[in-house]
Amino acid sequence: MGKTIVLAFGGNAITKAGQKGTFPEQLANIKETCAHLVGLIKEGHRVVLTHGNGPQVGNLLIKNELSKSVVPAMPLDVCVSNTQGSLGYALQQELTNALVKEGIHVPVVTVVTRVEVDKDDPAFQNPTKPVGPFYTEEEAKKLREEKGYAMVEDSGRGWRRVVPSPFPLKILEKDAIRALIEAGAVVIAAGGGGIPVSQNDLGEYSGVEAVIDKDLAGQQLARDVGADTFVLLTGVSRVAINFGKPSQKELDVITAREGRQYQKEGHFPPGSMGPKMEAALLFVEKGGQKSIIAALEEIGPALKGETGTTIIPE
Ligand SMILES: Nc1ncnc2c1ncn2[C@@H]1O[C@H](COP(=O)(O)OP(=O)(O)O)[C@@H](O)[C@H]1O
Ligand SMILES: NC(=O)OP(=O)(O)O
Repeated sequence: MGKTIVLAFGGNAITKAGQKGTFPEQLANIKETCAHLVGLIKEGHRVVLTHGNGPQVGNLLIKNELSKSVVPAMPLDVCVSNTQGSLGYALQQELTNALVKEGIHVPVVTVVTRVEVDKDDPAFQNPTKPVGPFYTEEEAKKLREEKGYAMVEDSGRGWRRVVPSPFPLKILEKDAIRALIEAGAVVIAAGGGGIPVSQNDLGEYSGVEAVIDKDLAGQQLARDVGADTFVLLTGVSRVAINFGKPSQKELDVITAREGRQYQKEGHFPPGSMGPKMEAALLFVEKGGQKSIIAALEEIGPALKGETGTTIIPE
């Protein structure tokens, strides 16, 4: 029997640098992503997917802003649910197409997933999740002044709007997700980090305006489904220390303790590698066997330990 593997990939893999984010562009990128996943499913692994939505949900916020005098703007939690739907649809379509070509007939299912957060999470006072397109410093300054947006520089790639990103406490649909995996489905869940919701004193849930980090939600998903391996797919082959400096050094296999030490030394910035490394560490610290951070197109070799950064327990 194959392993249960939870794979998380970023919204930046779905709308790539320099692209506008049209649906055909998203579909083409997703098709490319799915081509890398077919092999795993063919080998008999149970695959669970989660994905980011930073560029896509940020674009919905821009649409809101531009059209609010004509049609009502939707709250951010609803925008997250919209991206779960549209990206889940694209993934279902392209992964099914790719599997059928290989003669594999398994259901691919997207679960609209709510994730509980603490409405008093300090993250609401300190926005860190980059959303939408990249801007020049000058454009960012203008948006900050004119719209009051929080803007940050994102890993040397340009400036982006940031929104609050509370910590994911609980995946509310976890039992349904487990049942679908048991039934043999490839499940897409907690897209865009999940729809942030919180509970009131009566036990009722309601939406919260935020974007949860999909890697942090992904490690919870991986633990909830009893995954053997949690794979975080991104734009670099390996995690580095002194990233972007002449002294940059790529990491091959590290223990959780070494990862925590590098984290303490400030090698992993918020909004990019920071939450990724935190998620990878949490998975192995809380009982998981292995987290791997690797480039999307290198998933096969990364699972064999030939590339990527593998994080193991002590
Ligand atoms: N220490 C580091 N090691 C490797 N990459 C890093 C590091 N710090 C920042 N980065 C940047 O973080 C990016 C991954 O974050 P991001 O693009 O936000 O993730 P996602 O792929 O989930 O969209 C990498 O492509 C790289 O540009
Ligand atoms: N929600 C989320 O983490 O999106 P990205 O991976 O696109 O940043």
